[in-house]
Amino acid sequence: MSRKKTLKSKGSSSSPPSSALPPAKESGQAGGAAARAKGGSSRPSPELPLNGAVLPSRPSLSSSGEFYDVAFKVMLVGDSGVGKTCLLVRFKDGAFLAGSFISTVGIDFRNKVLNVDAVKVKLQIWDTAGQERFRSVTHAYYRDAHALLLLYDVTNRASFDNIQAWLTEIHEYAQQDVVLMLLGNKVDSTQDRVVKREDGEKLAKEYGVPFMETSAKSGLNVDLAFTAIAKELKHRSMKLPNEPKFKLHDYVKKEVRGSGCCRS
Ligand SMILES: Nc1nc2c(ncn2[C@@H]2O[C@H](COP(=O)(O)OP(=O)(O)OP(=O)(O)O)[C@@H](O)[C@H]2O)c(=O)[nH]1
Ligand SMILES: [Mg+2]
Repeated sequence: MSRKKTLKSKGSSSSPPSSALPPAKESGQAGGAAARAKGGSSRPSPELPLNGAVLPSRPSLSSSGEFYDVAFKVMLVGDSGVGKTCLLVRFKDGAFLAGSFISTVGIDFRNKVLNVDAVKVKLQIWDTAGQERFRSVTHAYYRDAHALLLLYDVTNRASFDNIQAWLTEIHEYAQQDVVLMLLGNKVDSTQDRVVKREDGEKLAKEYGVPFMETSAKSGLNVDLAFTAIAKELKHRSMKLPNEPKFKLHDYVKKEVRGSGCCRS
């Protein structure tokens, strides 16, 4: 019998006053010195409410000049080095950050507007620092997140073993209804793989969260991960009367591609 574990959080609705926060930029950093991106300090955008999506009566203009109908915050979490920043850069810019590893300091964000069933969905994606010393910075951002992408590195067993600790932290700090997805990254590194796909699938099933393997290097399933999240959030916030219920698990199962077929 499967022992499905559910994640319940304290569901805090309190938050630092948004009005005290500076306007959101296209990308930025908070909680420490910039490691990768320049752009000064930034906190969560004041245009995003504490709970739930922004649903402007008419399309809003994002800081990049793109119109959007609805906006959500997505956070990338997981151990240092699992590829959170690379995943975000791949999604946002379609590029891979090769070369030496520059660990994120504090927290950083990028915006991207996606077209989901004719609705423009803006994702404000927060890239957290995996290093332990920045954990308190990350904690402060959980409660505003509508979705979390939790990553491990398939070439690093410890990063997989730490997933349970991350889930405990999510349970503690994130909203109860946060959309959560588990990602096993770096599947392009077939020679160095130490975590089998089945292990990831089993863990995800145990906790009742959708799962896929990704590669920031090849691009495998990167767009899919963010699109699936955007679809789920959009459907939750804009449920139309005759629209069939969107099922994130089913969508991911149907759309996910294995590392053998090299989608880029
Ligand atoms: N082969 C391979 N390497 C990757 C992939 N994603 C990231 N890397 C490499 O892994 C290292 C760490 O990547 P980052 O994206 O900086 O890791 P991070 O999770 O942001 O780390 P922190 O900022 O410290 O939390 C870098 O050297 C990347 O080039 C991937 O999909 N495949
Ligand atoms: Mg990083």
